[in-house]
Amino acid sequence: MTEPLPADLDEAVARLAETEHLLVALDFDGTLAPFVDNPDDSRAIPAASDAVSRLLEVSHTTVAYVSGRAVDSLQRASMAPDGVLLVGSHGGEYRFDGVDTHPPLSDEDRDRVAALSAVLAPVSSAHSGTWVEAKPAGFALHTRGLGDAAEQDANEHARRAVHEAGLPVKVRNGKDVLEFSILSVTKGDGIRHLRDYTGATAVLYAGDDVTDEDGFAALSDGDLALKCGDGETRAAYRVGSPEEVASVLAKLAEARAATGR
Ligand SMILES: O=P(O)(O)OC[C@H]1O[C@H](O[C@H]2O[C@H](CO)[C@@H](O)[C@H](O)[C@H]2O)[C@H](O)[C@@H](O)[C@@H]1O
Repeated sequence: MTEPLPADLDEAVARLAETEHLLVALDFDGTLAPFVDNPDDSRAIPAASDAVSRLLEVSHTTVAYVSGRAVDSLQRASMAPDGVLLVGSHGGEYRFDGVDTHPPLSDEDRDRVAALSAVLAPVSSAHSGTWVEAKPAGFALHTRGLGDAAEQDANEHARRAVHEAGLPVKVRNGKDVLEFSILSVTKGDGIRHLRDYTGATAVLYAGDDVTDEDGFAALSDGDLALKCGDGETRAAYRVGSPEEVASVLAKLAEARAATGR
């Protein structure tokens, strides 16, 4: 038996379970995995991994992880079982059924990534406690553990330095992270691509951060948008923690299996 859900969410999950081909698309950090200081140490909570395994056993059901992480980092941290489709770099990288599609970076793009690195490295050195995570098409300036004022200082410095360098990049705010990418794709692009690739007739997307709002915006009637945690959202449903996300996934797996698939 699974944990009871609020009545409206329970009904929405039951409706979703009836669709012909279901896509369950899930953000990783903050949604399946609690935040930790070192991104390499992130792991999905066991209840979430169990629920994903149960969903993968149901026919006409696809599970995907949609993350801001580089796809290699997402694969390592999530320990995604075979069959889970991966979208990394906020929609800039795909790993579907063992086939990688990396951002098609031109020589000019590579020069821009190198220039971005050269701008952000001294910014990070100037702000103790920050560090820079490299991704194929950009960088994340991490500020976890800094106080609000120090975080704001570091972020303002980074934004200013990138602006003054005249680099055309997309800037994204996340939880204790500020991201700079030469790609302008979003998680919404990732969800649209997943929908086309799988032929899904309905989608659940769950996420906790500002960048997940792009994913929610790519949903339509018959889909289910689930926000995890606090903050403004366009999602119709909200839960408080990865544990509660796992309960929704478990309920969905149970309801979907009960449809006879
Ligand atoms: O889209 P997501 O799967 O939510 O990824 C967003 C970013 O997640 C990682 O950073 C966040 O999680 C870290 C581990 O808990 C934490 O230390 C950090 O403060 C968070 O911002 C990842 O490192 C980033 O590359 C992702 O973009």
